[in-house]
Amino acid sequence: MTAAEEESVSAAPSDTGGDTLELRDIVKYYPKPGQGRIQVLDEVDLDVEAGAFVSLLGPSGCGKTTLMNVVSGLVEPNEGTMRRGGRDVSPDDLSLGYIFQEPRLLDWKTVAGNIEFALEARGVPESEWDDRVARYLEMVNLDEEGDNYPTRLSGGMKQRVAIARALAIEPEIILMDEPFSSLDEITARDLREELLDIWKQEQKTVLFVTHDINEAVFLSDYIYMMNSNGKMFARRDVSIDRPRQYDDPEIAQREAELYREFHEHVVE
Ligand SMILES: Nc1ncnc2c1ncn2[C@@H]1O[C@H](COP(=O)(O)OP(=O)(O)OP(=O)(O)O)[C@@H](O)[C@H]1O
Repeated sequence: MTAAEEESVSAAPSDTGGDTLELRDIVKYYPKPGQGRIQVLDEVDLDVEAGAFVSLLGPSGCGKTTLMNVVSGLVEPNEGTMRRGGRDVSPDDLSLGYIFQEPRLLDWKTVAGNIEFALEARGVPESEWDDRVARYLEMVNLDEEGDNYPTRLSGGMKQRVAIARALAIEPEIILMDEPFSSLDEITARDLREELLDIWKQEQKTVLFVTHDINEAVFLSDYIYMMNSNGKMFARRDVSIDRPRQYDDPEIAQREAELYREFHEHVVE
């Protein structure tokens, strides 16, 4: 995806914020050489409640990214609807920020410059840039790094910049596609905790893609489970008090329960 395409995934919010975003009967086919087409999403329903932390969990290649891209508008579904507050909505009606597995920073711009680039693309007045850059870099504990270049940062720091950049445009919904999967587990745990602090403080809605059951249980209010045929076979509440601890036996128990369900539906 080009920078221009990335920028295009966010747009001015409509007046439907505060309601659940409802995807219904989403179907997506991709062309496959020699085989006509393959179905990646099979009549998928998804409810993203305002203010919730929602995860899409499933094995590699099951269609999680495709579904997230339907929300962002990067993928057009063959069938299905997206509704909010009783009305049809398109991705252009949503206020979205996107965080990817790779930070996708511009190496020739400073950390602050990367954030300003996103602000400019969203039409945020230049008079607000300094405040936004300072506020969101501080939020991800990088307030000293604004003048540094991404090439001088660790992987975890780069991902923090990507988070700050997404937050700085002040989106209502943050789409996160396996944002911690390329990091070491120690850094990933730190960032998950920071993300939850920010999510709570800023009252954002998060739609989070992962294939890591432990990560989904640790982070989520509820989890959608997809199988490798592109079907959403369950929605499960996590129902564990926050703040959560990695060594809480309830987390391990919930993880084991979800794993068993996957085994029944995926590993047949
Ligand atoms: N543009 C495309 N054209 C053709 N096939 C595609 C395209 N994008 C994805 N696919 C295929 O669709 C299927 C679902 O891909 P998708 O990236 O949505 O899955 P995923 O669950 O996010 O996988 P992962 O966890 O590995 O990122 C895969 O078989 C993939 O190869």
